[in-house]
Amino acid sequence: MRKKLVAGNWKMHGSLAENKVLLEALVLELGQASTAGCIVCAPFPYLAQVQSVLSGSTLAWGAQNVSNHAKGAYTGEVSASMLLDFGCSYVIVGHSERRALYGEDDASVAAKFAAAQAAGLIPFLCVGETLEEREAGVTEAVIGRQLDAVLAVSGIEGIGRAVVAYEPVWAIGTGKTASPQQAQAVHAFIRAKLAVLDKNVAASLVIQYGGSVKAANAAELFAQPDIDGGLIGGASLVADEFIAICRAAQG
Ligand SMILES: O=C(CO)COP(=O)(O)O
Repeated sequence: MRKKLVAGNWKMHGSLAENKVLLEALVLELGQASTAGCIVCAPFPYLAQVQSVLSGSTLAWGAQNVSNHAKGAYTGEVSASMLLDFGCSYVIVGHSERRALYGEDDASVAAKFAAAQAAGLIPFLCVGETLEEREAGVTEAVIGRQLDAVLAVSGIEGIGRAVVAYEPVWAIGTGKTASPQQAQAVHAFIRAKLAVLDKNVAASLVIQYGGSVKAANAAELFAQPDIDGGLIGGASLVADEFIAICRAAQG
């Protein structure tokens, strides 16, 4: 049985004061042994604060981006080993906002994925199609290409040590969630594609759904056979919403 994982992607939100209230609520409500599987991905400057509040709880944490380089003259970049210094277990790579707004292509996403794993982090590999791509009927081709870029560098073995997050770009921050059936169809496609390479990896891979997940729709999405939790944006900033979504993943 795959364990469901729910991760909050705070994006560029938060302040020391706001984070303290949110994190303390999460520890109080979710930080018990029985409620593992909840992760917070915070902006870099707040990782020390997240580490200090979440240490000793069952909540894990991570970052939203990482350099493809291990160290060196790369002004403004943050390496995977730096994230480990702040207790991160996870890092998001290939989020559609980074692909669309910061020019990250499939090759750079694959390089970041490999750098994260080389240091011991678990990547959340985000894949997903735009509305134009969906309407043009190329959803599977786009996601296949995004997966192939990572497979070419890290192999199916690398994918087996990661989490995949299917995030249709048209559903992110729009309030337009993919229907459970639409999401399930893509999740099943991802699992079937990877099963051709390794049945065991495909069967045990956690594939999250992301895009306007809320407390109100989480249970229905997570009930789909190939949806193993979620990557949550806006709703992860609201303690009651995120707590309810984490509970929905626990069944
Ligand atoms: O991009 C997302 C998570 O990475 C989803 O964002 P929203 O939940 O705000 O739609």
